[in-house]
Amino acid sequence: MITTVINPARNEWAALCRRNTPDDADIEEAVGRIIDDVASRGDEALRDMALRYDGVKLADIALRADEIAAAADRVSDEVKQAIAVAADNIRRFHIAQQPRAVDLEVMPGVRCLQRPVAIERVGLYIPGGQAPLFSTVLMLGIPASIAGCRHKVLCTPRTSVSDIAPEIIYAATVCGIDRICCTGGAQAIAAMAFGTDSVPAVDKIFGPGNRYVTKAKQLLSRRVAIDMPAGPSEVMVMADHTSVAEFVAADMLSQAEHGPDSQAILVCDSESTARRAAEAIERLRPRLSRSGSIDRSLSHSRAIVLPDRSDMVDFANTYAAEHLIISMERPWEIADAITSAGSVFVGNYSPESAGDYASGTNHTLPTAGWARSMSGVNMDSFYRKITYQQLTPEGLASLAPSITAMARAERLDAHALAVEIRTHKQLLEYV
Ligand SMILES: NC(=O)c1ccc[n+]([C@@H]2O[C@H](COP(=O)([O-])OP(=O)(O)OC[C@H]3O[C@@H](n4cnc5c(N)ncnc54)[C@H](O)[C@@H]3O)[C@@H](O)[C@H]2O)c1
Ligand SMILES: N[C@H](CO)Cc1c[nH]c[nH+]1
Ligand SMILES: [Zn+2]
Repeated sequence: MITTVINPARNEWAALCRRNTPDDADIEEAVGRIIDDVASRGDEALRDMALRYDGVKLADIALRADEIAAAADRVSDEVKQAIAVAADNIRRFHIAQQPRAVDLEVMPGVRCLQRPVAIERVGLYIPGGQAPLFSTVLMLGIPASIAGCRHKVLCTPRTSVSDIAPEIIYAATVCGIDRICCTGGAQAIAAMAFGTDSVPAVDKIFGPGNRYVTKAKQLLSRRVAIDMPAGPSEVMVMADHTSVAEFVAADMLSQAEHGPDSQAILVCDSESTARRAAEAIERLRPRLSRSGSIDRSLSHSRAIVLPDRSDMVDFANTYAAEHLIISMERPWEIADAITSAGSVFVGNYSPESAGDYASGTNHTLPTAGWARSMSGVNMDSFYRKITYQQLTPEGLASLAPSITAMARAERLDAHALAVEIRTHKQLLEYV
């Protein structure tokens, strides 16, 4: 049974919103060593770590063209069809988000532009430890293709339990990904940051992963851009008397199965809603295969009872969940009041699984409270925005008094001179 906390005081909320984080300093130290090793020994370090952490002897790190081409035959027609439907929705929703250029004459003779320019080299990490998340290939590869990123590198681990899933390779070809490297964990992130003989260096690294992957992205963000910390999955379900206990339970179990450090939180208006959901979890749990992950994840999951709807909203905003499901009366009233969440699922028929796979929204989302300040992967993530300006002689003349006054007030007279030398003819003659 998950622990239930009834009407906690506001000063107890911070503790209840804490994620299940084992000693971060230990992980940081271990990942720091992995990064240093990859920086100095490149592919050799990747091979050693594949053996140490994944139990595999790697010969070639990059897949050959014939291995990539052969994968399609190993994917069932049913999965290919499913990928086509999901890819279509993801493509449509991301095309609709494409950033537009801005071109504005802010005052006569002063023209300002902003143009989105695709990042040239992107690295896409696809988790493969607990499960081969080929859906993540679509979530990263499709927007990268739409943006026009020139070089796309995909890294995913080969493990002793499974080779690279053919679905991962097939999904990569659907997205036009040109290089697939069999390396996972923190070492894969380091390889994409520094470059090795087999793994090209990239300008920005995207993708979710476990604590090692996420810590490596954070540590390496001093050297290479990253999307955001997208670590162990988490879901918060907000429920009241209109929710369906089995739906709530299935949604919580669906994230608990991602791994032992995933978290599923229920926020509800009454003890009876909490009890119905907890009983449904107990009824459904025996049907599921990943009982190890589920049991450990549920051991640090909880139900919070807050009878007041506005307290429920405040608690949800304090937790800032990666995924927030609203199974409540007038769900949009709640959704409109949410200010911190990665992705929101509105109403009883919007399970998180829809967004995980096929509704069209992106499932690479900020975890551990980062939704307070960061967005999930979206089209903007794949661009830089370059600004331009062009001033006519008249435009510069009319702006000159403002520029020179500000420059002088900052005691930077060369800045003022750069304007005056253009606008005062006698100044140029004097030089
Ligand atoms: N936030 C998101 O958007 C999002 C999306 C999908 C998945 N996820 C999360 O991604 C994670 C995937 O994790 P995973 O483990 O299945 O796959 P993974 O690919 O992230 O990590 C597997 C790798 O971790 C490394 N590793 C394992 N144990 C290690 C150790 N003791 N020391 C150093 N390295 C070690 C290994 O090299 C292995 O290849 C899950 O936690 C899931 O919840 C998050
Ligand atoms: N729930 C994950 C995001 O945290 C995404 C995913 C992929 N496959 C299934 N689920
Ligand atoms: Zn999921």
